[in-house]
Amino acid sequence: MFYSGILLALVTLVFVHRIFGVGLRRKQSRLCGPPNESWLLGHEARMQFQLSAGKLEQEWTNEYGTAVRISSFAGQSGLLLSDPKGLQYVFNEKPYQYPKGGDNVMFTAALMGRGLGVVTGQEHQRQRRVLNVAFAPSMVPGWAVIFQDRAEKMIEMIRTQKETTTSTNIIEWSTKFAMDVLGLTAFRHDFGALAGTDVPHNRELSNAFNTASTRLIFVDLILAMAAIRLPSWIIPFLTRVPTPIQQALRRYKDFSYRAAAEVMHGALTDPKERQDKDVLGLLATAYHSEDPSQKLQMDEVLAQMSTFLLAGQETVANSLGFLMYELATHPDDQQQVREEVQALYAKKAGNTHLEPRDYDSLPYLNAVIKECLRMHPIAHTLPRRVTEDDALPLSEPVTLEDGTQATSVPVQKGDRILCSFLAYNRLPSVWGPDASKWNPRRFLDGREINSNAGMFGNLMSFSAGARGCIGWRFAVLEMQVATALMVKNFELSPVPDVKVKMVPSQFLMIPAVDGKEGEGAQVPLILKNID
Ligand code: HEM
Repeated sequence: MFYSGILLALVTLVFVHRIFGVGLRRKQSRLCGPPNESWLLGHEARMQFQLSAGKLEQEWTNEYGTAVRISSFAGQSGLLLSDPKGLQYVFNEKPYQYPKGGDNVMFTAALMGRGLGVVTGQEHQRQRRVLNVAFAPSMVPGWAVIFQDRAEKMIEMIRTQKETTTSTNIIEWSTKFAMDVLGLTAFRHDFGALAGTDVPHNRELSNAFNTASTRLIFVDLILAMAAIRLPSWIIPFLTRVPTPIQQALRRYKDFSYRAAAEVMHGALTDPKERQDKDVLGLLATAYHSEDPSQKLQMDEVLAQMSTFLLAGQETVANSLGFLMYELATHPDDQQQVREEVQALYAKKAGNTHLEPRDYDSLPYLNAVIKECLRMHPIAHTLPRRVTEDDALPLSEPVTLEDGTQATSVPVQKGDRILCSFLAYNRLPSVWGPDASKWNPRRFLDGREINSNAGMFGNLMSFSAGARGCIGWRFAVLEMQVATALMVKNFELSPVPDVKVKMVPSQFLMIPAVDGKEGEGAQVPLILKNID
């Protein structure tokens, strides 16, 4: 009854807004695309409820091209985009003219508050200016020591746990590893997750993600529809509707704000603690700043901790999970990485503390990392909103309904663009005829990659432009260190009859076991010690 009332009210609001707002506009219909099945839900429900993340988007791209007409909620036009030039235009050239979709803002705001991942325009530029310093290339060498120390701890703990179990859930350890390194490097705080300390905040984060991937209900779709179609001031009200997902997101946010207040207390009160250029030092300095272009309010400061723990923990932990699974199922690639790492350690003659440039010098290690990010982009599809009528340039012509070809796509204010990074990352025109298959050698065999989109390896996995991933260097080094130590210490093989797949979790994906998607993220592998 409660949900029916909300549902009716929101649908009515959207309908009224559509009629008096943007309703009687010309519709963008000349592009080809799948037939619409529902005026109310368009293709959104099918995409949200699919069992494999990004699969439909990829199928439609294969069938109709890199710019596909789709339908969004309540008759709204939508564009599914994977074209390299089109994505460059949206993310690099006009990031604020194409802000995040209202549904994405609703989801992330409920989780993280007014942090870097949520705010837009000048507010975003101000926060990004403050925080960019902590992720500059000059900071990278300082991270390596912490990453190695924590990766060694992870290996030690896995070895101990392995004595009593037949398989190891990689996600359990990659999550703890990612949390501890983030705590130490960004906030000078040891969460002690690898050492076995119970971190309730961490539990809430997994719970929020798992709830988002398994408890989506119809009302969540209606909320998403309202967030996309109604003015943005309504979003805070929508996040108060107590669906299981909204409740789990809010609980995570409350936990992380409390943890942030505790962790940040010292730096906020003691000027000496503000001297370092890490996230903690920069946030505390910005809070005390009197320069409006550098000033952050307390809620913005607290929001950054949940932002970084969310953006920098699950992403790395799940990417590492996918990578370990790929190495387990491609033993030749695993062996090649191992030989590279062993040769490097032999050259270093027992000096186990490697420099970032040592990891960069291992071609096969870096090729498997890129290939994993290509095949499994954790943010597989990002929604964007059109704020002005415009035309998106395309690098690949698309065939229109009347059979003619177009090299640009007109978009109108209010349209929705779903940017499929998964489809882009697998375009044969960019990556070659084997684009849909795992093949790390593509990065080494001298072939041309026909795109310069993205921040790393021509991939869109870290997005691009002013809102691209601030932590991409951090993530790549983390993956280099953890992968090198895992293959040096263990032979990884899959558990018989267990298949890991990409399961959607709102705009992200998690690695989950086929048939056990409801159990959330897990990558069980058999590990054999290498002495
Ligand atoms: C493999 C690991 C990672 C992947 C695949 C990844 C991917 C992404 C993507 C696709 C975005 C754009 C999201 C959007 O526009 O909606 C993003 C943004 C962001 N990432 Fe990452 N990320 C990773 C690791 C990290 C790490 C380690 C950190 C921090 C230490 C981090 C911090 C952030 C932040 C704060 C943003 C928001 C940036 C902004 O809006 O200005 N990420 N990331």
